[in-house]
Amino acid sequence: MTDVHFDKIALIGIGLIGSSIARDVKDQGLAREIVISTRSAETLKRAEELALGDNYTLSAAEAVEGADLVVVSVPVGASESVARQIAQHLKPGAMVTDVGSTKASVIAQMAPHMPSGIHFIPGHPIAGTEKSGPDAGFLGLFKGRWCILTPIPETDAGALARLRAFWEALGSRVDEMDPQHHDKVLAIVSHLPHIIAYNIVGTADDLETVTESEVIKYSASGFRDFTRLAASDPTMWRDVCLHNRDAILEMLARFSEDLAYLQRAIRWGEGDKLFELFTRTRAIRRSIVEAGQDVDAPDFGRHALDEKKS
Ligand SMILES: NC(=O)C1=CN([C@@H]2O[C@H](COP(=O)(O)OP(=O)(O)OC[C@H]3O[C@@H](n4cnc5c(N)ncnc54)[C@H](O)[C@@H]3O)[C@@H](O)[C@H]2O)C=CC1
Ligand SMILES: O=C(O)C(=O)Cc1ccc(O)cc1
Repeated sequence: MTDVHFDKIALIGIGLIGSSIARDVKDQGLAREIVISTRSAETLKRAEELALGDNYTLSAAEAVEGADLVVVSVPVGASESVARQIAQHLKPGAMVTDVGSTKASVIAQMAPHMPSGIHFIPGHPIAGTEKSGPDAGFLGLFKGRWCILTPIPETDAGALARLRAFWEALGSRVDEMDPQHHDKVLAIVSHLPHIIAYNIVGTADDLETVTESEVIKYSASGFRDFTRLAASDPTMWRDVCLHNRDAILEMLARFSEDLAYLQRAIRWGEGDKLFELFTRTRAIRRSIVEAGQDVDAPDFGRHALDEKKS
């Protein structure tokens, strides 16, 4: 069995994701010591008030001294800056990972700074909410959710097994994927939905014929679902758009073509085309529910516990 216990874990960035990791690590006793570092003094103070770790510092370099595992949970555009700050302070043999929503760009930003002997393994938990900051995190966020690891050619098999076991201890199911493939898949399943949500809520907000109070008053579930996504952190999503540019533009081009098809079918009253598409998409939703990936279901995450038991 791979040991998932670490002597010292350094968490760089303590927002929704970093603080959820802190809560799980603490709950499960996966580290003798948790050190937390973040850029703003205010956030660091809040992390301390919430007792998310054992030690706190504004210096990422100081935080990683002697750490066996370093988890970087900052907006993807800040990856290079963090890599530069920590590189010369890492303990030989330490493992460095991240949780960023894009992978090729994070690798390009961080890998060149990693000294030899450091195990750098990028990762991405497919779990989160529209909220941000240390108060938004919670115990069990990763339970039953996928975590994708995107090893690089230098990745050592033993270190990879240890990181996989770490995420499994947090209740995740782990997949490995090529970084470029990850970026394409996430562009369609996560990045585009957020961009579409930002766009539709922006459009509604811009309509001169509809007042803001009507948008709020009549926001039935359809629009409401979009407003949740469109409330996501602006810094994080600006960075995702800028750092997964090519894959997002490719998917947006496909999306626009398909939207034109739908627009045409509506204009020409082609009900059969609309019916065929809506039937196909309904089946996708059913597959998601059957695969146990419907996070809104009351028993979501249960299968992860069932798997552990068996
Ligand atoms: N929010 C979500 O649902 C998910 C987010 N992610 C990824 O996780 C990462 C973190 O996201 P969240 O925790 O949601 O963000 P957040 O906004 O809640 O927290 C970000 C943290 O990074 C710190 N930070 C920002 N810039 C920094 C810098 N230059 N140097 C050091 N620290 C810095 C902030 O002080 C804060 O502690 C992002 O890369 C995001 O793409 C991954 C999965 C889900
Ligand atoms: O809140 C939601 O619906 C999300 O989609 C959360 C999320 C945001 C970004 C990621 O990289 C992964 C998950």
